[in-house]
Amino acid sequence: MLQRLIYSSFELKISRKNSQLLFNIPTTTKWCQECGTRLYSRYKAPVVIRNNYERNFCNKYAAFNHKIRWYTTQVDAEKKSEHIESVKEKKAIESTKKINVKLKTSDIKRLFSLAEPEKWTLAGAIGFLVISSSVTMAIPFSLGKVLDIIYSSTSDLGAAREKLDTLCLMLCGVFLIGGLCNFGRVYLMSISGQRMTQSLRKQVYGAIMRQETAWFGRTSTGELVNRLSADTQLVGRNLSQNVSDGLRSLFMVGAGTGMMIYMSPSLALVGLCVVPPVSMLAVIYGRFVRGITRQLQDALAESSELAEEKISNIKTVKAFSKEEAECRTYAQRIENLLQLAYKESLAVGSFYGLTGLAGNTIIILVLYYGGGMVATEQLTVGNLTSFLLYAAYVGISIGGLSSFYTELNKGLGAATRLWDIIDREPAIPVSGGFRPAQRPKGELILENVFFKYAEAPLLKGVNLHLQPGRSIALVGRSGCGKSTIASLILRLYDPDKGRVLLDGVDIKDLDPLWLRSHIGFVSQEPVLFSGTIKENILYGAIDEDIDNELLHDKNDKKDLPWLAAARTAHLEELVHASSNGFERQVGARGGQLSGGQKQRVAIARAIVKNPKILILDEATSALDTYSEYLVDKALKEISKDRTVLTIAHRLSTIQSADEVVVMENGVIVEKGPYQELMMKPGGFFKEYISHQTFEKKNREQDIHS
Ligand SMILES: Nc1ncnc2c1ncn2[C@@H]1O[C@H](COP(=O)(O)OP(=O)(O)OP(=O)(O)O)[C@@H](O)[C@H]1O
Repeated sequence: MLQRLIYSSFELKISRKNSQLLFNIPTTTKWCQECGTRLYSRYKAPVVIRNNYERNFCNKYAAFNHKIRWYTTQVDAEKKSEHIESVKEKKAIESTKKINVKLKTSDIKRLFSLAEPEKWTLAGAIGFLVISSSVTMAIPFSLGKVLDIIYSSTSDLGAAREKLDTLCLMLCGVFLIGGLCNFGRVYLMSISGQRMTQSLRKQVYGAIMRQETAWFGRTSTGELVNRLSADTQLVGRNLSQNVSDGLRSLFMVGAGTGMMIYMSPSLALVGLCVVPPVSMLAVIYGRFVRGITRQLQDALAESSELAEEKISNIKTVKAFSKEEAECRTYAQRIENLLQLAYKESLAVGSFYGLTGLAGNTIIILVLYYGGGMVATEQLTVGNLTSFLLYAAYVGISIGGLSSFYTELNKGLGAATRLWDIIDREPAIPVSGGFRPAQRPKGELILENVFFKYAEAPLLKGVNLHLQPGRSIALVGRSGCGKSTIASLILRLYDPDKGRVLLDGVDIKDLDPLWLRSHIGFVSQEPVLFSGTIKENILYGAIDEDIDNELLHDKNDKKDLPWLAAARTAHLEELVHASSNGFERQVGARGGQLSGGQKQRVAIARAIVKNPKILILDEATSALDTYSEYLVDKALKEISKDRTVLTIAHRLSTIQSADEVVVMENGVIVEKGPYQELMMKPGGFFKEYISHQTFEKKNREQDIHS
């Protein structure tokens, strides 16, 4: 029991740290044994338990005991040891994630290579920087000269006045030039920084879009959005503003030290003795900041993910009155962020406190020794004043250099996170491969296909033959892998073993762009994008059709494929109900349309490119009986010369297919025409249908009573 407790609490610890808890549970849907709460839906993988389930527990019962009891009854010893292995593996991954705090020359080179396209703008900015910094460095020297003129002017006041006027006039001119150059430096650096950020964003977004579907299952959306917005900005700012400030500080440290040595080498030695310890401190601090920046960015990503998921599904949150609970969960995440920010603030405070102290020490040392030198006439008052100002400039600029180093570390931390994405080669390419010249005939064969999402195998040798012009209804229990077969045909995933062939060619050899341009797909829960109905339909069109649409005469719209698709999907009623017609906005994720309306737009989107293969994942489930009848009729019509795979639960859909294929335990167990399968005594399909009919009757009785 003790072992079990430790094991379970170990689990809880992990789940608090990360947004997901990896756990291998073999069946698809689990229910809480105490209260009957659904733990996770079939779309949330059996291996992944998301935070909301934990929260369900937490809110309803004492989470700890409840959860421990649940796990201990569910998970047998074998699964436990398997899981401990996966925990170890996870820890190993975590440790590899640990930040390498040493600056690598290759990383720095790569970071600066991002500035290559902006080299001329940056060169201009650096030119301005040199001029404006030279002007700044002339101030202490001029001030010393002014003071010396004043002190030596007791004999000839008129001549001194004249010298002073000329010097001040010259200085005014020089300062004006300095001010203009400073403006030029900041302006040029800022615009090139913005341009670098945008170009980096394009690169990262492109790299994200290229990745295969499975990768998105492992990477959180919040993290990706964070990389795209915050990390790119950090890198862009680093290469512009930070570099500019760093160079300015470097220039001023160099020039200031030179001037100090020029004025008095022995005093310079005294003043600069604090530089080595401050530099060491800056290096240690920079490394620390680099580490904490990565942790901060990760924590920020976690909280953004939570917020994004909940805000975009606000209806569900409100329907369950979880506003307060959500605020609490978010506050918890933010609290983690705050703890890290406290650490960072402590480090920043200590560092700046110490460097400030070092700066003041320089001033006191210079005053002490310099005062003595003035008294013994080794140094003039003007020279001591100039020296003090140079010392102050050098002190401030060393501070500037160390913050440049810190920012460089932050920038490198952010850049490495971006390179992780940019350099990743997707397991399934976006395009490339064999592109047959003609349209496919549409013969699809799944040959001994094995597939798993995580450890538990899902498909265990599926053999399926889809012929052109015929429709197949794929049936089976919920979660048996029907939609997964659709994903494999679309090549969203590759099988672990076996092949998927289109007209005898392995789809791995085909160009995925070509393959998908011949497959129309309507998913079970279709997602529309914000925009108009027309834009959503055209989303499914190939580029050529979109060009035609743009060039087409407005008065002769009848032949346009998207209009034909809209008619087939019976969108007239929806379009006529709004004065905007096809220009009606659907809202974010199609939120302003009903479930059935969304499904019809999705059907139009799937058929607009006239695909040779149609995959309908219970495409008519959200329609009312009349619309379903109409859409079914239309789908039958458009199915004529196509290969159609319908993933079906409803009797009406199953009955209208040419052949029914039954899946059970990861394999195809039965196939044949509907009537034939219904006649088969003790058959899987017969049992499946009788179960459905029984359920339907029960429901009807419930309604009547
Ligand atoms: N992206 C994913 N990552 C991990 N597991 C997944 C993923 N998608 C689906 N699964 C799991 O794979 C199994 C099969 O899912 P699939 O959606 O193919 O089932 P289905 O037969 O279509 O179910 P239904 O009839 O309810 O739509 C389920 O247990 C599901 O939880």
